[in-house]
Amino acid sequence: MELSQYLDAEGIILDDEIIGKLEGFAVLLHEWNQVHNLTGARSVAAIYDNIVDSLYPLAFIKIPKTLLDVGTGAGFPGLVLAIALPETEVVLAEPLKKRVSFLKYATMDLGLKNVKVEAKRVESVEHEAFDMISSRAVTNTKLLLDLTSRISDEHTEYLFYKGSRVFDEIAQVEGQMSYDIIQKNQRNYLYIKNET
Ligand SMILES: C[S@@+](CC[C@H](N)C(=O)[O-])C[C@H]1O[C@@H](n2cnc3c(N)ncnc32)[C@H](O)[C@@H]1O
Repeated sequence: MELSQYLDAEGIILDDEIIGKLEGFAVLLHEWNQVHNLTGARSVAAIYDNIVDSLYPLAFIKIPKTLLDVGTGAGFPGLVLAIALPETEVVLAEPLKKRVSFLKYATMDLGLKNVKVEAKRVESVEHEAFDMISSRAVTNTKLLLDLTSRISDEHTEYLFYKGSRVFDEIAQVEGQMSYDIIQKNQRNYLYIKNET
C-alpha cells in the first residue's frame, strides 16, 4: 500500500510534495535501520504506521510556530511533524549518537530548512519558551513537564503520545492545567492546552 492510502484512511490531508518527503524519510529510515538498528519499525509498512501515528494530531492541535520534540529517536514524532509543518521551527532533542547521525542525515538529505537537531538531553537544551513540546515513549508526563519547565511558559502547549497509563499520569498533574485526551485505538494523545 502507498503512504497516501495510509494517510487517506485517517483523513490526513497533505500536499504531494510533503507526502513525497515522508516517503523519502521512510526509505531512508528503512535502509539505515537494517544496519544501525534505530527503531523497532522494521518494515516500510510499520514505518508508515508510525508516520500516521505521528501526524494524526494535526487534526486537533493548534499549529505551533516553534516545536520541541523530546527524545525523537529515529524521527517519531518530531521529524515527521517537521516534514508536515515546513513553517514551524522544530528542535529535536536526542542524546543517542547513532540516532542523532540519522536525524542529521535525514534533515540534510530531505532539504528540511526548519529542523535543528540538538545532540543532547532535553535538560541541556537552551531556547526561549516553545509554543509546543511533544514527546513519544520517553518518560512520564510529570517528568516531561519538569524537564522542560525552563523552556516553556504559560503559553506553551504539550502533545504527549501515550498509552493506557495516561490516566494515572494525568492524575498526578491534574488541576494544574487544561487538557484533552484523544483516543485512537491503543494510542491516547494527551494535549495539554493553553486556553488564553
Ligand atoms: C523509546 S525511545 C522513543 C523514540 C521516539 N520518540 C519514538 O517514539 O519512536 C526514547 C528516546 O528518548 C531518548 N531520551 C531519553 N532520555 C532523554 C532526555 N532526557 N532528553 C532527550 N531524549 C531522551 C532516548 O535516547 C531514546 O532515543
